[in-house]
Amino acid sequence: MAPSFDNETSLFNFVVRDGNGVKGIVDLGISKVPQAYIQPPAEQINKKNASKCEIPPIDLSKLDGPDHGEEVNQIVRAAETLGFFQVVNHGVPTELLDSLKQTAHNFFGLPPERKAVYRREVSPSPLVKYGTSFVPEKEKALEWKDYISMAYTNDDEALQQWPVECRVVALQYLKTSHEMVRKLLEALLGNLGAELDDSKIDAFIGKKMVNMNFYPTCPNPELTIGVGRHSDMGTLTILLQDGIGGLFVKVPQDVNMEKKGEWVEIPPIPGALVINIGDMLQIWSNGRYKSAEHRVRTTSTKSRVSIPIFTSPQPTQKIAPLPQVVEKDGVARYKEFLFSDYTNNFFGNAHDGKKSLEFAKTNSA
Ligand SMILES: O=C(O)CCC(=O)C(=O)O
Ligand SMILES: [Fe+2]
Repeated sequence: MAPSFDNETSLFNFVVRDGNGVKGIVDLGISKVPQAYIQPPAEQINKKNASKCEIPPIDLSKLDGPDHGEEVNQIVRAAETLGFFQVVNHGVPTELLDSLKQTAHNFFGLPPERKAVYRREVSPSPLVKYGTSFVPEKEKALEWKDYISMAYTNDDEALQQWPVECRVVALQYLKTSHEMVRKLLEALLGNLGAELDDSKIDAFIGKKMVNMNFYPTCPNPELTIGVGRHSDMGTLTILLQDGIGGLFVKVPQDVNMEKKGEWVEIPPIPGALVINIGDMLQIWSNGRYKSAEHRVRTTSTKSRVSIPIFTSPQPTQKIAPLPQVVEKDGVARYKEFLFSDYTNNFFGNAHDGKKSLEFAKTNSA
């Protein structure tokens, strides 16, 4: 029988406060999405208009060979245009990718009370947070997504404090992807005239977080969104998606590419990882690299999982466009700020496209 939530508050309490998540309402057997999840028409995703991004994945094993220069060019070109690309031969074993997806399904399949212990208000660890949507208190319509977030400080704390169901695979994912992240960053910063030695790496990716996202099947995918339009706020995001599809990126208006201003789907490629440029790389590069505006569609057939690693500077890091780029450009398009101030602004507002960058823009942007 379809449950009835007498008003929006009781739905909000059930999903958000009590930690049942979207999974909780789906498990009750609803046949229509509750009003709280119905997006305004402008945000609904029209599947019929979707075209796919046909750009082949970048083979990272070539970075170590004679084609190094061409590989770097491909990475730079992707960062300057779509802000999204896929990579293969990235160093993360295929079996680990499979275990990660399985682990995410297992975790979200746990009874609600086992997940709800990690709600922000009650979590036994400051590193771990389970939640739903993005900032539910601030959103006009909720996002059709539950997640668990695991911040990395060191191996010991991860192995003690991250949920026992996920800790080993999530930590392995973080470790086996580190070298790839370093190489991508080296390529991107090198192109801007900045060398990345070990002493500087913390300034760019001193903080890492592994998330597991769960998008349950949705009775009305055309009315809802999994994740609303946003760009990631950090440096680089590494994303493992499963075979369901539904990740869309907006082709920027101001780049030399086909389909300007259109949404294109990043198709699942078995064994590949998706990389996207975050706001900090857009700022350090004084706007040359594009943090990609993206969003996620829901589906009525199967639940979807995705597992991002968010890399970013430490909260205390001062951020500003790199001096060598500003010198060349003759103007700084972004001001100097503290990364923690950027984060507070990002998490203080509902997803709204690339509005997060307004925080850092100067009049020249
Ligand atoms: O699920 C996805 O494919 C993307 C998720 C995402 O954009 C995010 O977690 O920031
Ligand atoms: Fe994202």
